[in-house]
Amino acid sequence: MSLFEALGGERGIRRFVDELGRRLVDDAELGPLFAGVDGEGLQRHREHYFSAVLGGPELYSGRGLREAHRHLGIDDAQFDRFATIADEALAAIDAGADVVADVRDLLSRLRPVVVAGASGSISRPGDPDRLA
Ligand code: HEM
Repeated sequence: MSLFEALGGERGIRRFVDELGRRLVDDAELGPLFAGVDGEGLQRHREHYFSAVLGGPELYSGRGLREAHRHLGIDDAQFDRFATIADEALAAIDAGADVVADVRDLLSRLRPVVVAGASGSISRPGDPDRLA
């Protein structure tokens, strides 16, 4: 079973992304980063992104993750906060322990792509940061 299916398919991804997006916007530390961002467009891109990288049918047509985050200057502490909030969003949709572990693993592989100035790359063809 793909991670997409384990998360509950399209509906599960939508619930996860809804919970994630709401928590991020409400967060005292990270919320300000989303001021002025088209929230609906971002949520759609997040849905398509997670569907595409987790084995679902959607195609992702947004920017590559490195390009999408470069101007934000995200640091490691902000990335850690994002990962904690993602855990909370998964708990809110009652995701199983296996799914939580796999999503954590995916996010940790994306850290060098999202954190500004981080060295390291996972840009082998087919890796999640190449989806564009
Ligand atoms: C591995 C973790 C992450 C994933 C999978 C992810 C996913 C995405 C995706 C798919 C987009 C849309 C790109 C587009 O529309 O072209 C996006 C944009 C964005 N992300 Fe992330 N993101 C991650 C980490 C973070 C972190 C840690 C932060 C802040 C602390 C963040 C803040 C933002 C913001 C503010 C935008 C909108 C940028 C803009 O439109 O100007 N993201 N992210």
